[in-house]
Amino acid sequence: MDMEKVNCMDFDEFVGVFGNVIERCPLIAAAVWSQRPFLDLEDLEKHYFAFIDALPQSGQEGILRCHPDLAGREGQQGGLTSESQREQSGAGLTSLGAEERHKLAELNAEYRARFGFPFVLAVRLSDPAAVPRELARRLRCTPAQELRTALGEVKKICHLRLADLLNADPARL
Ligand SMILES: NC(=O)NC1=NC(=O)NC1=O
Repeated sequence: MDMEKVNCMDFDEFVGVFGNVIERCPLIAAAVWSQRPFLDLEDLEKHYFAFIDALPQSGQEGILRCHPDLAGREGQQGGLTSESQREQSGAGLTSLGAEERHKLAELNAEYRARFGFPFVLAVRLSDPAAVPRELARRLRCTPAQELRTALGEVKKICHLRLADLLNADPARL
């Protein structure tokens, strides 16, 4: 899809295409639409990132809370968005054995109890086997550090989803 087509989209079409670039947060696409025309993928994502960065902490934490757990219940019950389903299944997280799934569920619960939002990781960019290790490592971070790290992962997921939609080469990270 070229930027010419993106820039000609009306509001409903734009939110229909780009509404889940930030998981379950169509409001961000609804806000970014008014910043058109966009030069390229980097310009478009810059507006997504600027919206996130301008939010108060409660809003940033709210974005994180819109993310499904990795290998969580939604994944088992088919409640994931298509993007999340593709990302999590691509990382083997929807077909873990019972023991691995239980271990991840315990770590996710401990993380959420400590920080008040779910563990978020751009799983397309990480070694699936490293997820429990990365979760355990980040559990030891401070809440302020972890909010920054988690939002960084949201931005990586955003970049990859935009690259998919614009058929750009996601390798340019
Ligand atoms: N909690 C999460 O990290 N969720 C996700 N990471 C991804 O890359 N896709 C998701 O749904």
